Amino acid sequence: MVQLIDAGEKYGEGNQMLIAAEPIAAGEKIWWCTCGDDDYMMSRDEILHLIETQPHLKNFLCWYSYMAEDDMYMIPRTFDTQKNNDECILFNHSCEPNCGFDSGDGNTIVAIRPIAIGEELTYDYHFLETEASLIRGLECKCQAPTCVGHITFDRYRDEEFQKRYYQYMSPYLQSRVRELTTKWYSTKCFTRSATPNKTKSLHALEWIQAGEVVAKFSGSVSAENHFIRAVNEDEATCAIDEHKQVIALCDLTPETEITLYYHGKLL
Ligand SMILES: C[S@@+](CC[C@H](N)C(=O)[O-])C[C@H]1O[C@@H](n2cnc3c(N)ncnc32)[C@H](O)[C@@H]1O
Repeated sequence: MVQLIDAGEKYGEGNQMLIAAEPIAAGEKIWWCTCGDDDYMMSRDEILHLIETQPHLKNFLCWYSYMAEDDMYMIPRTFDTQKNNDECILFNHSCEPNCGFDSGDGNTIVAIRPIAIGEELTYDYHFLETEASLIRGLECKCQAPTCVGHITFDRYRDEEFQKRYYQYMSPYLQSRVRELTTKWYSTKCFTRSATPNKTKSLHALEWIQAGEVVAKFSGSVSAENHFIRAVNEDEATCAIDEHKQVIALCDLTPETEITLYYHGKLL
């Protein structure tokens, strides 16, 4: 059903692409991924450390990892030999994708619409990744008329995108969409779970200016169900206002932890 071919110049260095070897009907299952069976899960910090110590692995780790949970990236178990073990990882991104993940089973790739023989098989990388993606900012070469340009990995926040594609997102991205109804984190933040006790914390992904809103909560949000750590008053980098908006108290450089001074319940 699927054939791996040379993409020529289309994607630059990553010159492989998958095409339909036969006509595929809308809804048809195309690929059963084995990723996750015994692949590695690594945090962003662990991957960045690996890249620092083994720079030749950079492209492989950035291209072929994907987000499975907050701050947890699935890495092919064969990463040290720079070989893929599952072709699901070779689907290229398109802003007008013809494939997505099966909503009942995040490990199956299905056709969103009928696909003609010879057509390239693509999914939208926004189905798999958030702003903390290791390829954030990639210049998109999909050539679709509606191409977004640079891939920012924040499209899961867009209501039109959700309506159209929620059912094709990975289970992780679906959980991030549902989470938006009670808590919102700025696109400039990421969750870190690689703390010594494995609790989650929120950090600046890029420069955040004093006065910027970095998070907003609604409903009953307490210290137990969000990732902003409580600290002493003089250590807090942010403050929360009467609208449950978390605001930067000073300019925050990348990696700075978003912290608050509060007592148990947020408001
Ligand atoms: C998971 S790999 C996809 C397969 C890749 N083409 C290859 O030859 O191994 C992801 C990488 O492919 C390239 N890629 C995929 N879709 C792209 C797109 N729409 N625009 C630019 N580069 C893309 C980028 O280098 C990206 O990091």
